[in-house]
Amino acid sequence: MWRRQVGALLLRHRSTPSSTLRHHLPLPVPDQSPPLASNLLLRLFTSQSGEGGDGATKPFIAFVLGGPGSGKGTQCVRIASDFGFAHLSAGDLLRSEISTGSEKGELILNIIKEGKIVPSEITVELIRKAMESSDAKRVLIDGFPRCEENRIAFERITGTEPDLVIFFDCPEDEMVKRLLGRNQGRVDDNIETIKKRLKVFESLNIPVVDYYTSRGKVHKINATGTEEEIFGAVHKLFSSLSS
Ligand SMILES: Nc1ncnc2c1ncn2[C@@H]1O[C@H](COP(=O)(O)OP(=O)(O)O)[C@@H](O)[C@H]1O
Ligand SMILES: Nc1ccn([C@@H]2O[C@H](COP(=O)(O)OP(=O)(O)O)[C@@H](O)[C@H]2O)c(=O)n1
Ligand SMILES: [Mg+2]
Repeated sequence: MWRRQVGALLLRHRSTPSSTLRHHLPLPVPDQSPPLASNLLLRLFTSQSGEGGDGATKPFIAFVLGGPGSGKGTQCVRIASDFGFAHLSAGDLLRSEISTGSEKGELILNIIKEGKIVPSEITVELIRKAMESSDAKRVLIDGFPRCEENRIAFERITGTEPDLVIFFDCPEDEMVKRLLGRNQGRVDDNIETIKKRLKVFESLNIPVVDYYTSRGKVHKINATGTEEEIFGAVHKLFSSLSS
């Protein structure tokens, strides 16, 4: 189920670097987290789940979370490039569906404009298909799960859990500044929608971070500072996984 040819337009494997990040949060997550659990280190980028029902090895899955503008995409590109991960962005998958002009795409567009969360079945299905069409052994899933419903749907539909969750912790004012300067022509990078996205992040995404924290899977990265500084912390984490 997890393999097939790389059709993966959206699985940006070994792409080129880009820019930077930051945050804070009322979380019981210690800053720059404790060393990863030893069982995680031992896995050395192999999946927790071993073989899937069809005999295929499941990839090592890292969920990449953080508020809008915290720098998830920017850092994912660099992780993909330096550590051989496929980069699968939930937002990009949704935007790609919009660009097909389908009815589903129109529904997604209206939800994104409002800063709300697209129904989980739609997003998980897009992620599942993208994973299925890739041979990647290590996958970053960027911007997912955005809420508990997303998380539960992913676990139910794919029958797997992430091996690692990275959380980019960035103050709101910094995220707003970055989003207003992103300049990618996105329908949701305007101040009204940004405010809604930040509310959704606090109320729906933070509980997911809390859940995985309680499962010992979260590694929190201070996402303030330059892109280089943040990647320094990210690099240290991934180097510790592969050493
Ligand atoms: N450390 C940083 N400092 C300043 N700007 C940054 C930093 N990291 C990323 N950016 C810029 O901020 C914007 C949002 O970054 P992005 O990676 O798209 O965040 P996210 O995927 O979390 O929304 C982009 O324009 C990006 O170039
Ligand atoms: N798991 C997800 C991811 C994104 N989305 C939608 O897509 C929008 C953009 O997501 P994104 O991950 O590209 O945004 P950034 O956090 O990267 O700025 C979100 O604000 C949601 O409306 C979603 O509904 N469910
Ligand atoms: Mg992004």
